[in-house]
Amino acid sequence: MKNSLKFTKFSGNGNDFIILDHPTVEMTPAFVKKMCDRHFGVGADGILTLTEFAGTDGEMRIFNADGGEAEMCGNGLRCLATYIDQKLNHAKNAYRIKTMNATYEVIRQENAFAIEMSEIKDKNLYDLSHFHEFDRSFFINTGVPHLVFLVKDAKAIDIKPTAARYRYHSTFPNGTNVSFVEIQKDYQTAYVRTYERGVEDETHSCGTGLTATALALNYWNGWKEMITLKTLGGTQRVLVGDKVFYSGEVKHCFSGEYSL
Ligand SMILES: N[C@@H](CCC[C@H](N)C(=O)O)C(=O)O
Repeated sequence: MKNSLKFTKFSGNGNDFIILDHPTVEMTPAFVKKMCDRHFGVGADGILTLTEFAGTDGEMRIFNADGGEAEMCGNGLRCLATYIDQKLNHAKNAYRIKTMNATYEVIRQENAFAIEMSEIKDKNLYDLSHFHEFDRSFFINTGVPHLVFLVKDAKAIDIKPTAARYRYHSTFPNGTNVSFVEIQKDYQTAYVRTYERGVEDETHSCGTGLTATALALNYWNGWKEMITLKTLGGTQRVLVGDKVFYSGEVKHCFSGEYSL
């Protein structure tokens, strides 16, 4: 097809991405928005681009559906590692992928990939004592900024207006993603909903958000080792020990050509 662009679509527990392998187009906000549009484009929470980067298996850039670029994306990284793995015919058990803020190790598990979440900083950097709406709050940057609230009933939250009160709050100079976590009866299990910066809505799952949530549960309640987190997109796991690993499911949805 003339004037078209080859793409692949992947989903990491319902957090869905268009993958552009060595794109020749300019990643302008207008282009990203159009391609991510769920009615006139392919439809996705974001676009991941894959390019070469010396000493790694590739560089990932992540563009949110609103056209802005983010530093890191947990589900995107698992999707891109799966894409690279399929392309290389399952050549390796671990891939090193560079993002804007660091190079991550993504390791093969039984039937998925787990990311070693090596870039964790700014734990409780901001004073949250003026937020009284929920039982507990926690801030951390797990690649991108996250604010986590402990709530009694996550499903009852009217997420867009509630999260918007914090996502743009002056406390957070770069804005923040916002997660709401409700503890479940099962051992070290919680239900999580995340409002994502740049999608400006709830997504089915957010990898950096689930990692932030597991670290919040570790901080508040001492949870450690395997933490099970349920989201709209299914069940995912965060291992909190000397190192932190995030894992979940990945699905190749389809590949195609997008008319430019
Ligand atoms: N969905 C991602 C996070 C993507 C970036 C985020 N929207 C931001 O701009 O901070 C994940 O799985 O981590």
